[in-house]
Amino acid sequence: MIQRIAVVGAGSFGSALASVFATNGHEVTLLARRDSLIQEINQHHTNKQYLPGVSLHPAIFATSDEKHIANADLIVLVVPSHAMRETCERIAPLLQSKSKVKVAHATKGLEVGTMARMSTVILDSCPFLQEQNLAVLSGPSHAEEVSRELPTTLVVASASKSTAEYIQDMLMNRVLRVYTNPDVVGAELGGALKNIIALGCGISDGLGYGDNARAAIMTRGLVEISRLGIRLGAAFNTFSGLTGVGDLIVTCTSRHSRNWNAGYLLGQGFSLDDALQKVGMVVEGVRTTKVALAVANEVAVPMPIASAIGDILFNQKSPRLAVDELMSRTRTHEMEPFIQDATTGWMFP
Ligand SMILES: NC(=O)c1ccc[n+]([C@@H]2O[C@H](COP(=O)([O-])OP(=O)(O)OC[C@H]3O[C@@H](n4cnc5c(N)ncnc54)[C@H](O)[C@@H]3O)[C@@H](O)[C@H]2O)c1
Ligand SMILES: O=P(O)(O)OC[C@H](O)CO
Repeated sequence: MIQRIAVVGAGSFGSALASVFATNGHEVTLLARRDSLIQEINQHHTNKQYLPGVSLHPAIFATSDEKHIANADLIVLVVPSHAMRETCERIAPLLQSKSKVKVAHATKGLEVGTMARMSTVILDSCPFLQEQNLAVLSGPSHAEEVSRELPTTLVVASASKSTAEYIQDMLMNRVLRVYTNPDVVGAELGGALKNIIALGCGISDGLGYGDNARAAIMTRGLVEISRLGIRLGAAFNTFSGLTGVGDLIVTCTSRHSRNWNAGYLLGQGFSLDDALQKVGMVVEGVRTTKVALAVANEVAVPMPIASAIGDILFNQKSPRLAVDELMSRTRTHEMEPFIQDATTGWMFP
C-alpha cells in the first residue's frame, strides 16, 4: 500500500533514503532547510553538495514547511545527532494528536551532555510517541552507494516486530535487502560507536601505517565497542551482525566514509577544525568519542583505542605518540572474559 513518508534532513543519507522510498512507489516529502536546495531537488532532482553526480527520484517533493510532517504515515529522521533534540522539540506540536504515527531514525551518534541514544532523545522530546512505533535504521549503507542503487543491506530495529516489518516492507527492493532485529540498543550503539574506530583507522592510514595496523584497530576496536555496548544493554550477537561488524567494515575501509576521511586528515597533520571543514559533512565520530569515553568511565569499561583517539581529538596528542603508547601497553590476553586457572595461572575464555 502506498504510504506517505516524511524524511526530515536533506543531507546525503536523508536524500538517499527519500529516493529509495520514492522508487518503491511511496509518496515522499523531504524536509530541507535551504530554499536553494529545495528548488534544486524539486526542479533538477539533484543534491549536488551532498550527493554529487546522483539523480534523485523525480517524485520526491522537497519543502521547508514542516506542516507536511503532520500528514505522514511514517516520519524518518536523518538529522545529525546534535540536531535531533531541537528537531524533535520543533516538530512535537505537529505530532501531538498523532501518537500512533511511526517514527524511524537513521542517526548514528550519541547526545553530548545527556549521553543518550537517539531513540531516548526522540521519546524524551515527544513523550506522547509510543516506543512500539519507533524504529532505528542502521547497517553498512553509504549514501553515495544507496543513491546509485548499488546492492546494500540495512537493519531496521524496533521493540515491535510489526513496526520493524512495516518499515522493512517499505524499504526493500531488488537492490536493498532489509533485515529486522529487536535489539534497538545494540543497533544504535553499534552504528554510533563504530565511527570512533573509523576515525582511528583513518588516523593510522593518514600516518602511513599499513593494512596490518588497520586490521588491528578494527578488530580490537570491535572488542572495545562491543564491551561497552553489552555493558549498556546491547545483545552480543548484534555486534557480530550488520549494525556491528558490518558497519564497522564499511566505515573503516571506504573512501566514502566521512569519519575515515576526517581521521586520515588528522593523521596527515591537519588540525581537527581544518579536517572537519575539509570533509564538509557531519562527522559523528568526534562527538561520539567524547560521549563514549564519558560513559565508559562511568561504567568502568576500558577503551584504550577510543581513549587514544580522544587524546588526539581533544588533547592535542600527536597521533604517532598515541600509536606508540597503544603498542607498548602492558601485555595481555586476547579473549575475555577470563577465568583464572589455579594450577597453571593461565586464563581461559
Ligand atoms: N551519509 C551516510 O552515508 C550515512 C549513512 C547512514 C547513516 N548516516 C547518518 O545520518 C545522519 C545524517 O548524516 P548525513 O551524512 O546525511 O549528513 P550530511 O552532512 O550529509 O547532512 C546533514 C544534514 O543535516 C542538516 N542539518 C545540519 N544541522 C542541522 C540542524 N541543526 N537542524 C536540522 N538539520 C540540520 C544539514 O542541513 C544537512 O541537510 C548522521 O547521523 C549519519 O551518521 C549517514
Ligand atoms: O560516512 P560515515 O563515516 O559517516 O559513515 C556513514 C554510515 O554510517 C555508513 O554506514
